[in-house]
Amino acid sequence: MLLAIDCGNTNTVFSIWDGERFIATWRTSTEWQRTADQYYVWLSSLMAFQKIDVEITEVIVSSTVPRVVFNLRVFADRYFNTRPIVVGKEGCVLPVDVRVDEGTAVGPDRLVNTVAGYDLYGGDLIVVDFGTATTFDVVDRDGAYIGGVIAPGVNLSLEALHQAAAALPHVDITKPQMVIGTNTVACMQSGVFWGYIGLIKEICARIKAEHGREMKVISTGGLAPLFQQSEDLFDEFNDDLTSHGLVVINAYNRKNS
Ligand SMILES: Nc1ncnc2c1ncn2[C@@H]1O[C@H](COP(=O)(O)OP(=O)(O)OP(=O)(O)O)[C@@H](O)[C@H]1O
Ligand SMILES: CC(C)(CO)[C@@H](O)C(=O)NCCC(=O)O
Ligand SMILES: [K+]
Repeated sequence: MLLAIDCGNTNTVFSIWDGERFIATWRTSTEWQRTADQYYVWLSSLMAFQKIDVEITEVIVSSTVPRVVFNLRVFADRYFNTRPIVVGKEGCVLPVDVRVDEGTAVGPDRLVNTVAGYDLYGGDLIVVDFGTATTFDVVDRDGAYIGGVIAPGVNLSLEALHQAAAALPHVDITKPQMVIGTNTVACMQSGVFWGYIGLIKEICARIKAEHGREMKVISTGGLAPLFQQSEDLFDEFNDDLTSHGLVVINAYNRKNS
């Protein structure tokens, strides 16, 4: 069985793949201080709780936080007796090209999303991932990652308002009924929600014009459905996109090693 670990700046997702499907997915906050032993206590208790009695033989990691990788390597080695594949590190090859400026360290989550998108939907894609940041990854006809866009995340935008302005409270994102807010919370939600609708539309339209070919827009991340509810922005939504990409990259590397 494969354990796929997708470590973002806010959350880390652990998924177990049995060769055909994900049999479990768990989420924990990302903390670089967490040790290999702490990961194991957490994971093994969830596995026991859900009566998932399987042997993990392979581990793959994608991490946007470099510092957590060390402890995840120790975790894989100590508890599963396996050397993990780490996306973007030595020993991990990708089934797609990466065509960006020399010296650019593309976020591994974006490379994984590219691989997943190409595997599931073919080339000429825009993959929009609503995480800590909102990223747009552009996938060429042949599956190559050819660049994209990084925008501040939805929750980060709201949090920034709260942090910077004494009179602005902490607010959760939701779709406001009106654009004109008649209280502070509604004003903030309107700014971020409708601002984001505009951001997504404008960026996708400009990418398509620049790319010069028909493109599909694929979305992932917890907040994508909220925006899709309001307007038809995305052709597909796939909540497991990053985990799927990890499965594809793992299979590709095991086959080629
Ligand atoms: N309806 C909603 N309202 C507010 N927040 C939501 C809603 N649905 C999902 N979320 C938030 O979206 C997040 C899930 O997003 P996702 O897993 O894509 O990114 P993340 O884990 O926060 O970011 P990263 O991958 O960068 O660590 C969760 O943290 C959850 O709090
Ligand atoms: C943009 C984030 C933070 C999104 O998770 C991550 O992909 C990252 O740290 N990227 C590095 C820079 C880049 O992707 O070009
Ligand atoms: K993510």
